[in-house]
Amino acid sequence: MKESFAVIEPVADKAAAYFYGRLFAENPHMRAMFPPAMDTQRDRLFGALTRIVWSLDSLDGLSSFLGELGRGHRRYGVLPEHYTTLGNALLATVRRFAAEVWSPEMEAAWLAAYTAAADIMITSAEEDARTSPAWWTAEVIGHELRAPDIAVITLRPGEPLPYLPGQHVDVQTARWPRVWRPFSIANAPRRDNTVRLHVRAVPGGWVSSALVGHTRIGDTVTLGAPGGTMTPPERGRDILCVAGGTGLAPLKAIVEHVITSDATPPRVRLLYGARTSRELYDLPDLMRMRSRVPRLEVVPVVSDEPRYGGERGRLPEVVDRLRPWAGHEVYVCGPDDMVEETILRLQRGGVPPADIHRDRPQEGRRRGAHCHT
Ligand SMILES: NC(=O)C1=CN([C@@H]2O[C@H](COP(=O)(O)OP(=O)(O)OC[C@H]3O[C@@H](n4cnc5c(N)ncnc54)[C@H](O)[C@@H]3O)[C@@H](O)[C@H]2O)C=CC1
Repeated sequence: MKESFAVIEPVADKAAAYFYGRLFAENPHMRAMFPPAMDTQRDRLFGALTRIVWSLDSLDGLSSFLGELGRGHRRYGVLPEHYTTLGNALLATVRRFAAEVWSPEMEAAWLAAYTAAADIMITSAEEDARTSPAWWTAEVIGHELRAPDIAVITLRPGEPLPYLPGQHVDVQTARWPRVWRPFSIANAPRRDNTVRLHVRAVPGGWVSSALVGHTRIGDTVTLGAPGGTMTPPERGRDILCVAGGTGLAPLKAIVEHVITSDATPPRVRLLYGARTSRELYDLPDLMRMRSRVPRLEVVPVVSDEPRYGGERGRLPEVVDRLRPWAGHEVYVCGPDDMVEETILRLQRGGVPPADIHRDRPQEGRRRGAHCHT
């Protein structure tokens, strides 16, 4: 499988276009299950396939990924029979694009792997359906524009939405049916069941622009099941959170959880970075939290404003400057490049990879494609 996939990867865009073209030509009714614009969808398909093919040797991680993928597909109305249809189109695609190396053994390997993967997805969706809705409708009960393109939005789901601090949910707006994007929940679970999202309207971002610019109190959005493994630590060690821009959202939920749970009283340091001080959209709220909790330290960091009076610089460099971090449980969230560089520097500074946590809301997507758009 890896050999044939290596041949397909360089022409991934063409292969994905062929796959969907064939799928919809043979099954026109399935087109309505997908979003109007297919570019993101293509990325997600190939991202997921890449992950599956290259982790065939480590089945444990793979089956939890597939389980989440299967549960996540419930909200699209995917039924077991759709897996057969999709499998046929997928096999036709790999056969065609890996024609130069194709063999009967490869055919058998792809078929067996696809069937096993589909089984895991179908079973996990069926198990999930026993206890959980396929999606949640939620009312917008708060919408604060904190900067021209950043909104903090409060939602009240119609039914309880169980999640762990640090997890994200897929969101669909009425403006763009069938277009779902992941957003991190920015608060620890509350008794009143409300959740907050921090959203920056990304240019060309369908859902983020709809949420920031075209959503009002009283509107309804649809949420998928929460997911993600960047959740609070069980060990009571000191914590470092490094948040870039709206990457603050999941870290705020984790911080809220940690400072309110009596079991673990570690020291928490939150480095909160933005390009300009005006974009530190949640600083007043964080400062209020900090004034109530002495073991919480909040360090605002600004990168693109030379006259800023506080900590200045790029987040990865500031993290380096404030070393040492070994012995801390570290959480990093923000733009991809910032996250990568911060992790690299932390590791060079002696923090073991197992102590560094990041979120991967769109594991299915290829690098460079926007999350939270
Ligand atoms: N669960 C998750 O994984 C979440 C991820 N995000 C991601 O966080 C990002 C937030 O974006 P914005 O608010 O627009 O952030 P931004 O572009 O305003 O930057 C925020 C901070 O990151 C730093 N930064 C940006 N690019 C950098 C780079 N290449 N190297 C080093 N530092 C860099 C900036 O200096 C600033 O301190 C988005 O990409 C979003 O997808 C946001 C929320 C949750």
